[in-house]
Amino acid sequence: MLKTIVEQKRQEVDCAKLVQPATTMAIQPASHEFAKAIQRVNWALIAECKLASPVKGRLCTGYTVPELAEIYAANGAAALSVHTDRHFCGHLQDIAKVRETVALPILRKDFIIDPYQIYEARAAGAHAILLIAAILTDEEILSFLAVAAEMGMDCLVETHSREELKRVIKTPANIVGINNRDLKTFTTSIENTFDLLPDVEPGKTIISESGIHCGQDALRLKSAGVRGILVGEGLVKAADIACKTKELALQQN
Ligand SMILES: O=P(O)(O)OC[C@@H](O)[C@@H](O)c1c[nH]c2ccccc12
Repeated sequence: MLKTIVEQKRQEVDCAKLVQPATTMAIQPASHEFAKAIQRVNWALIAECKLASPVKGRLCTGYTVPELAEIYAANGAAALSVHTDRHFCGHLQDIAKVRETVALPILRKDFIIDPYQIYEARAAGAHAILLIAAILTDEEILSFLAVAAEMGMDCLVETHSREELKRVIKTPANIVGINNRDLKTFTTSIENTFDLLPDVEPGKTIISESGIHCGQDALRLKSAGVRGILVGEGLVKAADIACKTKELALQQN
């Protein structure tokens, strides 16, 4: 599935470049709002606006993306992740809609394979992007980090395996994600974070991603030295989203 999504993404990006070349975009640099929001606290919830997933279909029907963002912002999230890939029912325009609604920094959640998408993200108002080590070469990671940095943007560089973590640790990436979801099988286990954590070098900010559902998971991760979590499904499928946001965001102890 990952391979198919990436192939489709290449075609989408090629089309988008024809419609609006990067040189015609109005770009104002960010000032690392995303990294600051995460690094200034000892526990950060990055709350994800995720309406659907390619495996599970529709996850959330009662709310729009900006409505979710508003609930997250009012209940303690440090930053937001907004899906812009259509397999997740996301659109690039969702970023602008969220920006009009809330002041929290926004990560563009997509399959970034071309610098064009980083310009597009910034033009839409995103402060950060996700870079997935599994679909990028070391050279691409380095050059995409540099493109983002030029625009004052931050990168969450996602790893899933020990091998990917080793590759990413060697780069200047300072926010490193450990994805608990295997993007090949789509199964999740938060034990993946505990397994890989000893290989992380001091100075890197670690975010545990996916499959996190309750305050207990959050507390275990925080106690192990993780700085924050990226949560989608656990929030959007909760009976009371505001209450679940508080449960996952408030781990000050
Ligand atoms: O809904 P979850 O299990 O809380 O996961 C959120 C987020 O980590 C997940 O959407 C994600 C992380 N990395 C990705 C890469 C591609 C697609 C999706 C993702």
